[in-house]
Amino acid sequence: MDSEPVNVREFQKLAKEALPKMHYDFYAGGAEDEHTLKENVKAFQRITFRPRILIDVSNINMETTILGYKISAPIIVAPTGCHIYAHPEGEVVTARAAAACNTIMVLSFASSCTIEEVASSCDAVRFYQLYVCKQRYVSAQLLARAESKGFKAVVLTADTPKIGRREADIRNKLTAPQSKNLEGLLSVEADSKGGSDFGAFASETLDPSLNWKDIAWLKSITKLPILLKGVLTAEDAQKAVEVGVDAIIVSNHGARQLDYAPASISVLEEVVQAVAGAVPVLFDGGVRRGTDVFKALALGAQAVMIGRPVIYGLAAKGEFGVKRVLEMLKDELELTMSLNGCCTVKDITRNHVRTEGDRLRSLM
Ligand SMILES: Cc1cc2nc3c(=O)[nH]c(=O)nc-3n(C[C@H](O)[C@H](O)[C@H](O)COP(=O)(O)O)c2cc1C
Ligand SMILES: CCCCCCC(=O)C(=O)O
Repeated sequence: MDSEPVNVREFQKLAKEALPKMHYDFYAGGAEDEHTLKENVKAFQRITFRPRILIDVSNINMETTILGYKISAPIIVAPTGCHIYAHPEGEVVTARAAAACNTIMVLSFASSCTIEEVASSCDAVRFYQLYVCKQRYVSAQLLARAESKGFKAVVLTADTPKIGRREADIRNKLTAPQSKNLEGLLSVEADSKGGSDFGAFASETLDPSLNWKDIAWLKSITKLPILLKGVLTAEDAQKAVEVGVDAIIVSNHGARQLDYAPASISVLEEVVQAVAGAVPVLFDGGVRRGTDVFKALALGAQAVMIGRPVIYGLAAKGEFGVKRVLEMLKDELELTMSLNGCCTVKDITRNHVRTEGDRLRSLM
């Protein structure tokens, strides 16, 4: 592409040009038929607005708070692994960009840089994403390191008892990345059995016995607030509130786990209604436009998390690229708020959007 990208999607093309196929496929790919991957984006496109007019929108304020931490807009960086494939300095660069945009970065358990490197790279608010390993002491030690380095919350990813079947990675024979965080704790050598070493390593590492009772275990090893990531049903949302998590993240893991899971945006409202304000609900999956951010907020999310676009920005243009991705989404959100007649994120309501469900109900 000759010209500068004018929207977030155009960073994907640049990333594809910049990266070896194996690494681009790892970032871009989803599970199996990639039905959910496509739906995550398409489901947003089926939601339209109910804009209000003649409202003074000369001052727009997008600021919000997440678990008490003020950020410039309800757009934060999702946990994604292996940033070193996208940039030689990895997550340290992403963290600096998030800090420059005055937002939160969630550092992945599968990060290329160490917890300590990311902690010392910037003074932004950081959350730590945790996978629970069969060797529980490994997870406990990494979480203790994150807590001691000032990470403010733990994001427990609960949709990954086993790794999803990502066929591009299998075809490409993707190898497990070296993890400096795991040095001395866990070997990344794994028997690929003809599949990707990455998949084999993940399957050998992740604890499939993780269950609701383990929230008590997690609480026993940390004082940090717990965000539960991967909730897609009202039933699980209610259970999450019952076991005392501090926030819920509606997510299908960027469609990399269970194919034919619903598009995240299609179940957000169900979860929000089940939670009934007991805890904040965050959202991720398929957010590519400021209009998508607005739609998620209108359906009850407190903030959205951005996965692939951040990596594409990193791969295409380093720290500047990540900043541009976050700024573009912010700029588009600001315009969407103006054109819908909303001056603050609190002004965004359910009445500002019309979903597929609304349309079907109106026909009955
Ligand atoms: C390359 C890649 C790596 C990911 N790694 C993790 C991870 O380590 N932990 C996790 O909880 N989620 C992980 N995710 C899922 C993201 O946190 C997030 O749910 C998803 O990317 C959101 O969808 P989006 O990419 O459409 O924005 C990963 C996603 C991608 C694309
Ligand atoms: C134990 C390591 C698992 C890494 C999974 C990374 C991930 O969530 C993703 O690729 O998606």
